[in-house]
Amino acid sequence: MSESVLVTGATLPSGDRGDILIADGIIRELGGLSSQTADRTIDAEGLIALPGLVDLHTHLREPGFEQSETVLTGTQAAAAGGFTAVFAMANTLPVSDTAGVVEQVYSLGKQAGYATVRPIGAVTRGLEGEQLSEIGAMAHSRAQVRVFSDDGKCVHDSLLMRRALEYVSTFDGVIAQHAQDPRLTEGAQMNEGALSSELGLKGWPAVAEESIIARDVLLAEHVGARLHICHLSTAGSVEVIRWAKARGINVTAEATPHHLLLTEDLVRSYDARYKVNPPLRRDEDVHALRAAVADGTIDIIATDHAPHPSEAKECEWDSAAFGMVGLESALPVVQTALVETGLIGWDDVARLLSKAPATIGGLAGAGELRVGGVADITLHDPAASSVFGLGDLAGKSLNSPFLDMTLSGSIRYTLHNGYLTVDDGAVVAADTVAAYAARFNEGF
Ligand SMILES: NC(=O)N[C@@H](CC(=O)O)C(=O)O
Ligand SMILES: [Zn+2]
Ligand SMILES: [Zn+2]
Repeated sequence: MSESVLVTGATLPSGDRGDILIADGIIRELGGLSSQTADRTIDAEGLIALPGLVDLHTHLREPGFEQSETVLTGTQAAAAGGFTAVFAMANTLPVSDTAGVVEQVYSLGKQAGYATVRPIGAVTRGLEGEQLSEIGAMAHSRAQVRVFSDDGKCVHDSLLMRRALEYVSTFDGVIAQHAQDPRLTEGAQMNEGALSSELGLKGWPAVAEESIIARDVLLAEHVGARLHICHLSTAGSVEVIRWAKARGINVTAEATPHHLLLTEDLVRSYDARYKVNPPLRRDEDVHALRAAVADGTIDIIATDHAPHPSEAKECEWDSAAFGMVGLESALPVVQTALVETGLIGWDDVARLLSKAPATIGGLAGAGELRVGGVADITLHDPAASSVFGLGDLAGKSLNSPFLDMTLSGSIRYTLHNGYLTVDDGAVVAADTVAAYAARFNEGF
């Protein structure tokens, strides 16, 4: 089992080139030419070294929906995509609304060893939107929950939302809102507009998202709390966030890779791989989201990796589940949609997909490459270009909207706590990774 790794000739996000020496899970040297030898040397000529990616919005599905994904398979998908930390959404069964459930998810993540798993706690009991969950108990549990969300559902009751914001502000927690007015979207199947009329599918209007965001930024201002908005999907939502930030409101926002690349036109195929919540929108929305990522109005890119088994997707549009897998394709999509269009650089990628989500989620020390820091590193080949295929999916579910699309860039190596979880493009075997993780957890 190699304990030291020397990465040679990598390009850092700043554009500088240099070596990275890792020993016992820690970055010992960074930049320049190392004179050291190591148990394993990785030639990173032409590869970009990014701080390990951090996903603030992942559905790992365990406990309860293990036919879709487990903590093990979901973190294997994460590693394949260059992620070294994921925040696991609370819409499990039982719901992650108690210290017991979040500690279970946290422990499963530690055992698997592919990525740091930080559970997100439900805002309301059973995601039912009626009573607050055991927020304090989850925050003070071993799982150290800082992010709370009813994702999949909107916290619609204004008073409950206010109370939740007040509660988490006592320990610098954050509420991540899935902004969807339930009354305005009953039975909704796709973006509301000319195309939904043409296709005869019930529409999900932009205002159902924008009105909740507008209310919640005002609530966050009123109580002085921190608010995060999940998966922004419309040009109007961008305007509301821009207004809120200009006013000094403590709000952060995320966009998903799929909302940054795909439009509602794909729904014409009636292929339920394109069915997602919030729905794919118009070209104008995609452009507004891209501009908002480029100018900092949108703080992070998060995958909303939402695995579903084939029987939930290979059926009629109306009865299919909402959601797409996204961990494995996130970085190539970001490169394709934002880097190659000249909107952002690799230093921005490091911020949007690592440093900023780590900061929002309270993941201390993560999201940067620095001497003395934990060796969570992604080595990415930006020159690769390939057709995204089933072989690129490392999780349990295959519901990717990017299959058969040509995407730029490919993740070659992922290091978590200084050991390899992806080696030359292949996910390292579960028993090998678990053994590394056990040694790391004991402090080597
Ligand atoms: N995004 C989705 O379409 N689905 C998510 C829930 C969610 O993120 O709202 C899921 O859990 O399947
Ligand atoms: Zn959601
Ligand atoms: Zn989600």
